[in-house]
Formats: sequence, C-alpha cells, structure tokens
Amino acid sequence: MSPAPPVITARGVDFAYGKLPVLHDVTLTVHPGEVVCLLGPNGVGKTTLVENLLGSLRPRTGSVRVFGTDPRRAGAAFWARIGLVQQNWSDHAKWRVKDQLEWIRSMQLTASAQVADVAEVLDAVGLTDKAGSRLSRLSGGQRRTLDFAAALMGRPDLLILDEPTTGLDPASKARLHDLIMERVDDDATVLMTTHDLSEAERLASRVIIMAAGRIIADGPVTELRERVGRKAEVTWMQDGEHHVHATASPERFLQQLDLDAISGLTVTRPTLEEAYLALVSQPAEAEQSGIDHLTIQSDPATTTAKEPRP
Ligand SMILES: Nc1ncnc2c1ncn2[C@@H]1O[C@H](COP(=O)(O)OP(=O)(O)OP(=O)(O)O)[C@@H](O)[C@H]1O
Repeated sequence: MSPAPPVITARGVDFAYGKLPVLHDVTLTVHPGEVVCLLGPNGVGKTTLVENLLGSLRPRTGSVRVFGTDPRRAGAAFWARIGLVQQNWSDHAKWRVKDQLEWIRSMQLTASAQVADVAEVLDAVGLTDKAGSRLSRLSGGQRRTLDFAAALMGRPDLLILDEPTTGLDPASKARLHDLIMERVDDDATVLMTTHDLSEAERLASRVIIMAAGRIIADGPVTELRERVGRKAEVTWMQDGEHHVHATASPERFLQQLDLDAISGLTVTRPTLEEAYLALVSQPAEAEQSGIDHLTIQSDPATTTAKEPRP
C-alpha cells in the first residue's frame, strides 16, 4: 500500500515584504496525523510562513500545496477541511459570541455537513457563560479561546494554529491541548506556532525550529534534545556516597544498578528548552552547515563524578 500523501508541502519558499526578505528557501512536509510545532524567536518569520502556507501571502519563489492543492486557488470544500487560529482576526466588536459562531457555522455548512453546534463547541472550550457577551467585552484569553472554538467547529482534518494558547491561563491551556489531541485521535493533522516549549514538548510529534527565515532544525522532540550534546545525568546514593553518572541512555544504565542497594535516584535529561536555546543561539553556523550543525553525541556513557557524602 502506498503511503498517504502529505497534508502540507512547501518547496523552496522565498518571501519578502517589499524589500525586506523574510523567508529563505523554506522546504517542509507535514504528514497526516502529525502534530508539528513551529518554534523560533520573535520576528523570524513563523507567521509569514503560515500565511504563505495558507495562500494569504504569495511566495516570491517556490511552491506550496495543502491537501495537494494550491491554497491560492482552493474553493469552499478545501477551506471546510481546515480550522484556523490566526494572529490577526478582523471581527465585529459589537457582535455577541454566539452570533459570531452562528455566522461562521452558516458559512461552513455551505461546504460541509459535519459542522458542530455552537452550544457544543462553546461547552467544549468552556465559554458557555459568555455566549451572550459582546466580542469587545471578552478578555484576551477568552477571545483566543473563541477563535479556537471557531476553528474546531467544522471538525477539521487540518488545524493551523498561530500561537493559539498565548495569554491562556493554565486550566484553559490544558483544555485546549486536550481538544487538539482529540482532533488528532480523530486523524487530524496539526501545524502550530508557539513560544511555549513545554507545550511543544507535550503536544508535538515533530518540532521545526526557525531562525532568520530559515528552518534550522526539524525532528522529533527526543532527537532535538539529543542534539544539545549534553547527556542525561543519573544521581543516586550508595554505601554513603553520592554518585553522578552521565549517559546517553539512562534506561540502559539503570538496568546495571542494584536498585535494592541504592536510594535517592534521580534522572535529569536535557530539555527541549536547552536544545532550542542551543540551536537558536547559533543561527550563523546553522546557515553555513545546514540542519545538522549540532552533532548528535553517541559516546559510550562515562561516570563523571563520585563525591563523598555531604
Ligand atoms: N505586514 C508586514 N509588512 C512588513 N513587514 C512585516 C509584516 N509582517 C511582518 N513583518 C516583518 O516580517 C518579519 C517576520 O515577521 P513574523 O510575524 O512572520 O515573525 P514571527 O516569527 O511570527 O514573530 P512572533 O514570534 O513575534 O509572532 C519581521 O521582521 C516583521 O517585522
């Protein structure tokens, strides 16, 4: 059986705002069922890339296909498959929450039969008590949550979410994460930008890191963590001594320990944040040598320190 076709492909995309070059030779493929988190410092071009993928901006060179179609030529049936949260919505401040969603729903119903009820999505995102509020009276987090409710309503096959959780409190953020993963359980694909690395660590099956308009790293979180070059650290107490052991494979190392004879065991792995900071702090080297500019360490484990009990 041949593999399912990619959901998104971008090939050699260059984009500039007038004389300001922003994207340089961006190539990426997103496969069905992936949750891809797009990371990078402010102003590196994440939103610009998303807008190129959606066809609201046109690449100077290169090509974009979503569901095999050029989004600039796509019709209503194509857009019915996509749920969007974008940075800048223009809306009618005087409209009430439920009217806004009913209006979006009526548009979606022209292209798809699988549109959820307004009451259902409001309940899912926890905004039922705001159904009668004017948009202008919503807090920033509630406004973002409403955008997400609108994105979910058509039960989309693809969610493209530009910083969907910015400004959300922890409980609202967790609820939104659950709703994203529910769509993924239903075989949807997700491309989202975020500055929240713990969010990326939690949701992403793959992380893409951008710097200065280029992709400088692309891979699963576990792989990117390894690129930091720092090994995991195992510490424990045994026979009155404090032991520290650096290893690329803590699981394998733990099998060698006599767990009945030790106490105070800890395992500390490099975080995605460490990997991210290492990668974005070296964009110049990344540009020169491409994606694999940081070496993946595969040395055998070595005990680095053995300290007397304090
Ligand atoms: N409409 C525009 N006209 C001119 N320049 C723009 C426009 N929108 C963005 N830019 C510039 O393009 C560059 C990339 O902006 P973009 O919004 O894509 O970055 P980003 O990575 O999404 O940033 P952030 O993380 O802050 O949202 C920035 O230098 C920005 O100032």
